[in-house]
Amino acid sequence: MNKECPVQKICGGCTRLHESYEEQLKHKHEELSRLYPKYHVELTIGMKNPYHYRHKVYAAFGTDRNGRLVAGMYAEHTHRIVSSRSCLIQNETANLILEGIIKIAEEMHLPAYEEDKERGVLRHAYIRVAHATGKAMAVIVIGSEELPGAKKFVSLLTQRFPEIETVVLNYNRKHTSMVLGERSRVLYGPGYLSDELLGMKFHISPASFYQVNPVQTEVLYQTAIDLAGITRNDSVLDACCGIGTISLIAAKQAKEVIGVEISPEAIRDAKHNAKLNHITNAEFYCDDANRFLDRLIDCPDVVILDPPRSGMTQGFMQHLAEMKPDRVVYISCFPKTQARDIKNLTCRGYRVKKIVPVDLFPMTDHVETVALLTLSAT
Ligand SMILES: C[S@@+](CC[C@H](N)C(=O)[O-])C[C@H]1O[C@@H](n2cnc3c(N)ncnc32)[C@H](O)[C@@H]1O
Repeated sequence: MNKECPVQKICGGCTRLHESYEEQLKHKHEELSRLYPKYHVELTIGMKNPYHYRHKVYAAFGTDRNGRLVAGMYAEHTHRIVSSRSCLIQNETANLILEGIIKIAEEMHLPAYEEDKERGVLRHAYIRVAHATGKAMAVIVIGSEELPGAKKFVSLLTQRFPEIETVVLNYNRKHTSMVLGERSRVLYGPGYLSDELLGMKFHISPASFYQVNPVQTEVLYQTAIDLAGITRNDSVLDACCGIGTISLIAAKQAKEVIGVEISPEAIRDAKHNAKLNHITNAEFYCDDANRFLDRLIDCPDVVILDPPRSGMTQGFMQHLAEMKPDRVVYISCFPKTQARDIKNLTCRGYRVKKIVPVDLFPMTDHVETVALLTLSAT
């Protein structure tokens, strides 16, 4: 029997909460099998405990009918804010910190920012909790020029939540659905969160991508690395490498690794993370991965792709097939674009060797899928 969520129907996030976890895993497997009728899809790798797995939590600030400050997620297709206090999939420490932020804001009479009227202060809060240490990063996004009483705010927050490693203030005055603005100021701590995955250390800046479910991220990465079959003779290209997580784990068993990523913050983290883990055979470039193949002199043996939901451009997939790397490992959170891109490779001589779904998003429709394609018949 699944746990019950009081706001499930309003928030619209946990679309599969009505099913047992076994049914959810089966459903995801069936959906992928339908998408790939010609190939065998492995069973979905699920979690032991599929609750409170989201280590990254966003909340928007608003004002309720009684004029009280509220923070939470937007109700589906609206701008109405639903409290996420009892969310079943968010990390519980993140939920508590969020509640603490609302309480402090109330005590300090800090109002929510009203985008249409361009007045008020608090716009969003974003909390990330490290899997390895339980430490947290709190990012307060404001629409005003400054956070009034910033020192007191931070002092109360860090006194009440000693697990907070860093507090960052982010300025976002734009009319936008993006949470983070371009400018940030560190109010407390180093300005990044430290975490560990598969025995390696990572620093994560507020604007850098980092998977939301760290338990299953380790499973996802290990699956991808195992499928890639990387040896000391292999050169690896990690396209859309984020803060260098997969690149650096791969570098431990490869000859050399090149990571490419479009976000300057993430690339800065990746270079820093290489030093942190004493990895000397990985290089990182800030560029559009779709253009980056032109810059490569030699064809890598292994290419790992982990693009956003939009997938890669068809020009990139064609260029990749022409370069002929021995193995391509394609990780994706959006099966449709992954299937489109994989078809582009199979039309050009690649064979699908394995498709493994890994459930990073229990209770929802979403799933990560790792596919291995090779040129060789065996
Ligand atoms: C799904 S995330 C994967 C990141 C990383 N592999 C990981 O596991 O943490 C996709 C990444 O692609 C980056 N990205 C988006 N478009 C890109 C592009 N055109 N070229 C390079 N990187 C891109 C994003 O900034 C993000 O870091």
